[in-house]
Amino acid sequence: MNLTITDVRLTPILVADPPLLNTQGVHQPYTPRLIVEVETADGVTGVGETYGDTKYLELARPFAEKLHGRPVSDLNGLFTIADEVAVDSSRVSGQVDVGGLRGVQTADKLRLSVVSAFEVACLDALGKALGLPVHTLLGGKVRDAVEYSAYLFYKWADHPEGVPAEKDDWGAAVDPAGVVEQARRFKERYGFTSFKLKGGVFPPDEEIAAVRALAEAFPGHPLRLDPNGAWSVATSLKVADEIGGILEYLEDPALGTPAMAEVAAKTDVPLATNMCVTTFAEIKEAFIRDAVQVVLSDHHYWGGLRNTRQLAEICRTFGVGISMHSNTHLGISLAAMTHVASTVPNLHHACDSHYPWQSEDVLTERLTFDDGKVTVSDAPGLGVELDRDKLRFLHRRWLDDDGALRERDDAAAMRLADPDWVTPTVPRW
Ligand SMILES: O=C([O-])C(=O)C[C@H](O)[C@@H](O)C(=O)[O-]
Ligand SMILES: [Mg+2]
Repeated sequence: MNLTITDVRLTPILVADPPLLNTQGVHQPYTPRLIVEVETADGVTGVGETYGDTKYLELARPFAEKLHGRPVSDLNGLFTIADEVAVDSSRVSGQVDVGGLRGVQTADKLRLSVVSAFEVACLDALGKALGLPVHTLLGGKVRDAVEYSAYLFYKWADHPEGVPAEKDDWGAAVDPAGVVEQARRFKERYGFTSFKLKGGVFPPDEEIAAVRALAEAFPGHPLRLDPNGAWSVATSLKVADEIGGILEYLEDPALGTPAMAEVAAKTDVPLATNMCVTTFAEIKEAFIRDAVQVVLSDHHYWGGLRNTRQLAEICRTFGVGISMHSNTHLGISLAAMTHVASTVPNLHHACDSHYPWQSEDVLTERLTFDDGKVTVSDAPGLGVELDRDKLRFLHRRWLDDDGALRERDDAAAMRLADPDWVTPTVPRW
């Protein structure tokens, strides 16, 4: 068996995305992703997926070149290569990533977001070469299916008039009745039994009303609300006071560890985050201050599936819960998320996934949710197959774009409907 990497292919694509609202704006009609393929001397191909904005492509290209001639099994070596890839300082703000809603933007995090796609691709290829599923390479699954939650969004029926877009069949959801209707469809179509509402869009009282409506319509179902740090400490406490009793957890009500710690000190409602604990360096302060009770992992920016396991172990050691965050992603990432989630013993919350919002994919067969769960594949590697025609089609869309959609920019998309829109300052309420 020859595990040497002889070819690496990077394919940026644009995938259709519905007009989902968040505190920074609205999703663009098409969003960039990067599909990574590594091929071994024996002709085995592994696939991975990550963010596709230019700042990631800039790092992925030199990274790919350095992979040639190395074995797919050298997973630790991926981090050494990452350290050798220079990050343009203009890409590093230290601020919350605009549009990404996933915490601070540092050089290391950019590198890890690229490493993750290569790590998944190498694990996929290694698994295929050895005839073993990825979860076995990670130490073995402890469950046969992974539970996901319905990711509810306030949304418009359509993207702004005149903007080229694919039509979706979800309709609008801009009030409690619309949110409940959306949740009903999620349950009907996929069997989800827990619901997360993306908040920070409307004044807190309106979002409180939507959560109350969900609790009434779906008694006993775990509920979460995530305003992406849009609230002050006082507002967070008011919301916790009013609906804490019906929430599984409140996600990033206020921005940053100090504010989260202040909220946590005055409420019993568990706080979850994918914004203040997004790197290993941020763990210590947050845990010492008891600022968060659940960390939402994300293999894309934590640097892959093995780092995700490491994060889960640290959380277990400190008695902090773990679950999973999601940005827009396709089936390769859902497969990767499912493999790693199947190996984490202390996973006690349903994971987030944007997948139901994606009508397009690059796989020959879409992954399915049954009773809100994805069955863990025991096929070699990730257990998914790339559809080259679909990949080519979505890549063509990326090639044909004039550059306007190659960077995710939720505020720019919002300005097409509301020319005066500026990303709100935080706290917004
Ligand atoms: O905090 C979160 O869960 C997210 O940021 C998930 C996504 O980024 C979501 O908010 C989005 O895409 O609008
Ligand atoms: Mg969140």
